[in-house]
Amino acid sequence: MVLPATMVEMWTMVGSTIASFMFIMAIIRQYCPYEIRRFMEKLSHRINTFFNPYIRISIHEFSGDRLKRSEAYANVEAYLSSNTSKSAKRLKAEMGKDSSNIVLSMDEFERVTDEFRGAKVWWLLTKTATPPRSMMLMSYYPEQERRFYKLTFHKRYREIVTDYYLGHVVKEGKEIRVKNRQRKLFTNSPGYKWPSYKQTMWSHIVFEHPATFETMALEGHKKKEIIEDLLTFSKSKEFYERIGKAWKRGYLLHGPPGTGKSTMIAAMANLLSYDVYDLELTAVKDNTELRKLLIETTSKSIIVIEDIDCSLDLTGQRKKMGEKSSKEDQKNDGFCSKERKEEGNISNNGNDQISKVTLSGLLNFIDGLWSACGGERLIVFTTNYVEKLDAALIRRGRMDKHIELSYCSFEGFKVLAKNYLGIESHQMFDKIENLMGDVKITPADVAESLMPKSPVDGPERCLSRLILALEEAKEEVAVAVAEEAKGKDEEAKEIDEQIHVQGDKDQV
Ligand SMILES: Nc1ncnc2c1ncn2[C@@H]1O[C@H](COP(=O)(O)OP(=O)(O)OP(=O)(O)O)[C@@H](O)[C@H]1O
Ligand SMILES: [Mg+2]
Repeated sequence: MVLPATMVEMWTMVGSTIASFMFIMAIIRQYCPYEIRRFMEKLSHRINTFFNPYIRISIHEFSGDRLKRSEAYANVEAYLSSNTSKSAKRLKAEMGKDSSNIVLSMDEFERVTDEFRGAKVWWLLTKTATPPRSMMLMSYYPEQERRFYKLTFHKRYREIVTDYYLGHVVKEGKEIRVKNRQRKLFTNSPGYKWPSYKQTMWSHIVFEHPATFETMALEGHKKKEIIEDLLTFSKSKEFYERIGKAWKRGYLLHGPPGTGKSTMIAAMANLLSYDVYDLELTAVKDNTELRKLLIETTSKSIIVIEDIDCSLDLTGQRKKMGEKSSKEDQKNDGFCSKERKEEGNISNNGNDQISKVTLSGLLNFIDGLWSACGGERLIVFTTNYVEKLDAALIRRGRMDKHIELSYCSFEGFKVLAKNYLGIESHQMFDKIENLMGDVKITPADVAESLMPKSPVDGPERCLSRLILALEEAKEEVAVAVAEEAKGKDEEAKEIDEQIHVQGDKDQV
């Protein structure tokens, strides 16, 4: 095809005009002072705003000091990932919950349309780059990208969008996030040195403990009571507001080692889909740090302090203040058999500094003014020695529900047999029931006996192993009782002899 001469001339002219325009723009950009450029930008922005009937709202990923990702941004992201993945043409794929599925969301510079009560809106995911203030700093602080969502809509929908649509997006986004989120297990353990830019005091991994109440060896009625208590708590936002109480609840789990206290915490977290904050009290420097840790916890979480009796010398502090504290007393009472023996582990915050957390600091942590921030939190203490704890620490209101986890009952054994061996009845069960009536055995010991140790281990072998363990324990108890009786006999004989000797002396 041959173009007419005039047409060719015209295109040549357009081409050269565009080239000249771009050249001039480049010159202006390079040599025009920054202030003038900024003024021109502002002016064009004002003119544009005056004639443009569309309103824009930006939702930035990070606001302020970049420390915390904005909640609003995360909610919009979740909302758009589920509502627009069908209409967007360029999508971003990420691993979702439990690494089992892929979650799609819109990619950068992608624009999607949404409709709400007749109002049409457009979402765009975009970003700006903030260059460092001077070229000198370029190598130290590379260009930072700031991503944000831009929501555009006609001004006649202003009310619908600002009053209803944004609320709808945040609410739906929040629900989607709860559904998709990977639960986390946080720790303040000093084993990990925090990078200086990271200001958070907790580090976390994905929480993947498989324990549930179903798999716990516990009497049915007790299990039901605890589950109902937990579920009622999680649905009681309005109730707590009405009665003027912070939305939190304290649980004290006590019982001998191996009776399922830690397992129950995991089951609680799984039941309610809460995060877990495992607080290592001995690693906390002082009460101020304890408060900071508390503020950084989020709602829908369980704050756990395991072996509270071992964490700090809480009763000791109270004693020192009041009566005189006898060191002998504490040594003899067997208090905190776990770590007290490992000298240096007590009240050592990992920096070779002694922890200055006090009982009053801990009491304030549980139900002081700061403890109300966030809401929907469980505080769980575990201990092997409930009777040694300060009464103020475990009074109702702080530790609202006390749960005793004790030795394995026959009912508990049946749950374990079903979990471990897949059987609900067996001829050996009667013998086990009889033996369990005579001796105390922890669920941990029962579980260990029932655990198949080789591919050929069937139910018979595992049950026989348990019977053997029970019989051994019974024998040990019998020996201990006999020795105690023997000791008492000898003691009585000694006293008799002493009386005899004394009588002889008196006669002389
Ligand atoms: N009630 C239970 N139901 C099911 N399994 C249990 C139960 N109690 C203990 N176990 C088993 O025993 C192991 C130890 O239990 P767990 O760590 O929960 O005990 P604990 O009470 O926290 O002990 P400690 O006081 O020493 O911390 C668990 O891995 C679990 O398999
Ligand atoms: Mg434990």
